[in-house]
Amino acid sequence: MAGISQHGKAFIRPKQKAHLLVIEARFHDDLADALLEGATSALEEAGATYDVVTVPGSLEIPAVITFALDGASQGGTAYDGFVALGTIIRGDTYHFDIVANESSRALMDLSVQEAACIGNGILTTENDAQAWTRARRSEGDKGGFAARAALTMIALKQQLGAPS
Ligand SMILES: Nc1c(NC[C@H](O)[C@H](O)[C@H](O)CO)[nH]c(=O)[nH]c1=O
Ligand SMILES: CC(=O)[C@@H](O)COP(=O)(O)O
Repeated sequence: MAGISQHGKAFIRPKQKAHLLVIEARFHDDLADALLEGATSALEEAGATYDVVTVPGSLEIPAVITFALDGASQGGTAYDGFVALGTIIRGDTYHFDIVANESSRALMDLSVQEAACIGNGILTTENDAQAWTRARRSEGDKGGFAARAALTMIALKQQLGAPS
């Protein structure tokens, strides 16, 4: 596989300590472990704190972000950002396209319409091998990438003066 760049120069960190919600889909359990390890390591390295919520599949991830945003408006925990983790591996039917496209669409809707700072670490692959290459912290580390992307969005939101 072509090397996966970590795009280090694109990442910045929030000035204040950030608190994030990691939402992990466990449809593929071992891959979920790898993605979570990458994401939590990146958050810890950045000095951020986090909670983790587990859902069955990637289609459930966006609704959890909505629950959290609604919860915050009712006095619950106000998360600075969100990290979405999951793996969608193509099967024999159209289901792959539904799960891949709709989870991504809903995350983009939340990013743009709700100004939610989201790192999308949902893999969409043709097979297990592609997924592992991307999930392993020692290789693609897409969980870590998504966490660093979420932190970058939190920093940019603060920098541009958007209400938190
Ligand atoms: N096939 C995959 C799924 N499918 C499950 C859905 O995400 C969802 O949980 C179900 O339709 C119930 O609402 N999810 C993944 O994350 N990865 C897959 O490969
Ligand atoms: C996401 C998928 O495509 C997969 O888990 C479902 O497989 P299939 O399309 O063979 O039912």
